[in-house]
Amino acid sequence: MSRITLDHIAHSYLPSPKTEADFALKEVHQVWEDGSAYALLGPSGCGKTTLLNIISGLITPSHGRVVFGERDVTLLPTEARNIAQVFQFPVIYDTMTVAENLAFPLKNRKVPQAEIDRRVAETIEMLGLGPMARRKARGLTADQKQKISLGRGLVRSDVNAILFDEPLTVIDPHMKWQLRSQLKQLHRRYGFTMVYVTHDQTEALTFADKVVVMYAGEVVQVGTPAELFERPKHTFVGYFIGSPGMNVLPAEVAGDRAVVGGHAVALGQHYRPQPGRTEIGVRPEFVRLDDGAGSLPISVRSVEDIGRYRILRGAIGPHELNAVLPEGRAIPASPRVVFDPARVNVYRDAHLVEAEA
Ligand SMILES: Nc1ncnc2c1ncn2[C@@H]1O[C@H](COP(=O)(O)OP(=O)(O)OP(=O)(O)O)[C@@H](O)[C@H]1O
Repeated sequence: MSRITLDHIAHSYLPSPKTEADFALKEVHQVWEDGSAYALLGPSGCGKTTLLNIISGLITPSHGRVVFGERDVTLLPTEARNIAQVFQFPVIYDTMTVAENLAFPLKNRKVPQAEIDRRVAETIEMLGLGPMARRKARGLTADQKQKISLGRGLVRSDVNAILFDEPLTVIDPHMKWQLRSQLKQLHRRYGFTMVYVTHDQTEALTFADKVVVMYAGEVVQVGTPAELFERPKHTFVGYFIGSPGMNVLPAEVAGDRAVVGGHAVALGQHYRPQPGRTEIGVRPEFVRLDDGAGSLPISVRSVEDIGRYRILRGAIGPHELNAVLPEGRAIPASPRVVFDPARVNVYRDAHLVEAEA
């Protein structure tokens, strides 16, 4: 397996791009560690597939270099990059048995038969394909076929990286959960370098060591699930990750106070007065009902009971504000809320502002 360096990569589908807006992928400079699992997460059209295709060799980037380990592969075609790929839909041979399908990529590479038998048996075991190993792929369900595709990706131990492009799309929801955890276990056991494209945050957060969040052609944050939750570097990350996402409220910020719609909000740290568009971000988990000093009035639109907790969806003035509340306590007729000061982040022009030391 290899480290992947994306050395000042950018890509435009236009022959002579002129402005930033002409780039489907704005400049990315990243070093992805050997043996780590990365998820590329973002909404449709944000550039995930473009970046994956640059790594696989389907696209030559307009700028920059792709390096596997120490080797510059920017101009190499996919076949010469020694990668395994798993796509949205199964890519298997219907006339072969499950075991033959798994053996195929190894036979192609002239791997000795004993090694093929060992790897195939191991892959069959890890994906729970034992009962159907000798069956032809033709009669299998879409789920089972996609499992074989995953197996074909995982069977080779000599690849630089395994790339997954939304591989669980065709899998039914129950099986999705199972396969996700299986992939995670396999990663722990074998230490593959994995890059996994998805627009589903649950998939990204359960699968990856590091989640690469993309928005409008930009990588806006690379972080562990905990980092993305606690310190979103961009308001989009706060909004996109979490359910409901982070509350974002326009505010004037100075010192350890923010003013939101005429109400003072305590901040956990000290900030210089911020020019530009300033907002505070607070996750619904850190908003609580409290009518004490420094509380803000909230108008309630709905309350959803999720079992162990409730989601209050409301607004402060014209701005949406959601809160995750413990079960039990009644919601007063004119509720007020406070934010946990240590959990309030400050944003300028959508980017996280660091507090003064
Ligand atoms: N072959 C192409 N020619 C021109 N523009 C393209 C091409 N492929 C993608 N784009 C544009 O580049 C941008 C990024 O697309 P990309 O497919 O990388 O996004 P994505 O995040 O993978 O989206 P999705 O989840 O829908 O696949 C989009 O605006 C898209 O319209």
